[in-house]
Amino acid sequence: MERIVAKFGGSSVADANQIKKLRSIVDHDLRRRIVVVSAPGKRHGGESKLTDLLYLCQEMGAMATSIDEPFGLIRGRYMEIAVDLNLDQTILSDIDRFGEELTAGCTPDYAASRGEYFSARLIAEYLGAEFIDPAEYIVIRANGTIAPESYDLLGARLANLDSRYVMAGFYGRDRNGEVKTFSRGGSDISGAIAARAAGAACYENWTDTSGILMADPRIIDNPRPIDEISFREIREMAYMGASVFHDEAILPVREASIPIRIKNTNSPEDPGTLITATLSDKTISSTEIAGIAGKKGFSMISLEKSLMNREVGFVYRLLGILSEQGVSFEQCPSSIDSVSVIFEDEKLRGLDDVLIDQICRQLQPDNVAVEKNIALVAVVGEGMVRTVGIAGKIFGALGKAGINVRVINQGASEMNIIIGVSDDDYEATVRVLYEVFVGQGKQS
Ligand SMILES: Nc1ncnc2c1ncn2[C@@H]1O[C@H](COP(=O)(O)OP(=O)(O)O)[C@@H](O)[C@H]1O
Ligand SMILES: N[C@@H](CC(=O)OP(=O)(O)O)C(=O)O
Repeated sequence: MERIVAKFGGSSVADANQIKKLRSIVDHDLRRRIVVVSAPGKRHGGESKLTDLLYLCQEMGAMATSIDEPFGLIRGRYMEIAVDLNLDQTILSDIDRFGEELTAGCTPDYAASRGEYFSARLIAEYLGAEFIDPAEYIVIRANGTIAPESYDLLGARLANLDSRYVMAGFYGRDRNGEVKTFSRGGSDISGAIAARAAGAACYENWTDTSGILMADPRIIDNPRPIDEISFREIREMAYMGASVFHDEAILPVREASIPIRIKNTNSPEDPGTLITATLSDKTISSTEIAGIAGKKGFSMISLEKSLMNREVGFVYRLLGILSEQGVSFEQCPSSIDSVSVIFEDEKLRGLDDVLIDQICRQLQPDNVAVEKNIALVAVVGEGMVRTVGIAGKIFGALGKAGINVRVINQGASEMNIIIGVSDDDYEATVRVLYEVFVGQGKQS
C-alpha cells in the first residue's frame, strides 16, 4: 500500500484540541502511516512557542539563573495536553529530569530538541503508534546538511507497512552522536527526510493556512491560496520569507520526485497547495506571478569605481574579502562602475566596519557606502519570463505609491525580481505589489 508522510507543525499540536484534529485527519486516510510532529506552538498571539521557552531555559541554566518560571510554563503545557487527552502522566517525571539537565547546563540544540521529543512521545501514545527518536537515524553534518546514510537508516526503521509511526521533527544527531537541530522551522525538513526514506507517495505538511498563500497573511487580508507551485518557485518564496515552509525541505523530496501538499489542520477539506516538479502550462499561463514574499533586516555595502569593468578580478577580490571574514551574502547586483552586496544582518554579525576597512585597502574604490534597514521583497513566478511588462508594472506601481526603490535584482533564472526598499516601506510594498498583480490588497 502507498504511504503518506503527514507532518504537523507547532500550530497543529499546540493543545489537546489541535491534537484531536490531528488524529481525525490521520484516521481519515489509512495511507497516513508516518506522522512527524513539531513542538507545541502558540495557542494565541501573545504566547511563546515552546521552542523559544526552551532556548530561554537553556540560556538561563547556562548563567546559573533559576529556570523555574519558563520551565513551569513548559511543564504546564505538556501536563495540560496529557490530562486533556487522558494520557499516562509518567512522562512528567521524564520532563522533570530534563529540567534538572537544563539547570545543570546542556547544549541549546539538546534543550530545543526536547520540545519535539516530548510532543512526539505524547502523540504516539495518543495514536497508539510507534515512537521514533530521530537522533537514532538522522545524521546532520556540521554544515547543517543531511548525511546520505540517514535515508537508509530511517527507511529500515519505517519498513513495516502496517505500522503507524510518530517521529519527532527538528533534530537528529551529529557525527559524534550529539543531538543536533536543523535551523528554525526545521521540522519541515524532518518530514521531507521521512517521506524520502519511506518512499512515500506524498508528503503532506499540515499547518494553519489553507496552503501557501500568494502573500503573507499577516500583511494582506485573506490572500489568495496558490493551487499549484513548482519546487523552484516555492524554494524562492520560502527562502525570501514565506515562512510557512522551510526552503531546505524541498531538496530531499525533489530528488525523489515526491509531491508535497500543504494543508490546513483547521480546515482539512480545503485543497491546499500542491508543490510539484513541473507545472502544467495551464498553471503557468493562468497567473502572471506565483506569489510575493519578503523580509526585513538587510544591509547593503555599495562600491563605486570608475572603469571597474576593465579591472580584471575586482568582484572576485571583493567576494574574497567576504570569504576571509566568513560572511555570506544574499544578492550582488552590479553595473559597469558600481557593485553592491546585500547581507542579512544576522549573517553580517556587525562586521560592516571590518569589511569596509578591507575593501578600502584592497580595492581602493572611489566611493563606498553602507545602507542599513533594508527590506527585500521578491516577486516570484516561472511564468514571468514569458510575460512582457512585469518589471514595468512593478516599478510603475511602486513609483505611483511614492515608494523609493533602493536596489533591484533579477535572478538569472528570470523566475524572480527582487526589490530592496527601506524597512519602513516593507508592508506598503507588499500591499502595492499584491494589489497590482492580484487585487484586493489590504489598504491601511
Ligand atoms: N505566503 C504564505 N502563505 C502562508 N503562510 C505564510 C506565508 N508567509 C508567511 N506565512 C505565515 O506562516 C505561518 C505558518 O507557518 P508556521 O508558523 O511555521 O506554521 P506551523 O506551526 O504549522 O509550523 C502562517 O500562519 C503565516 O502567518
Ligand atoms: N519547533 C521548531 C521546529 C519547527 O519546525 O517548528 P514549526 O513546525 O512550528 O515551524 C521551531 O520552532 O523552529
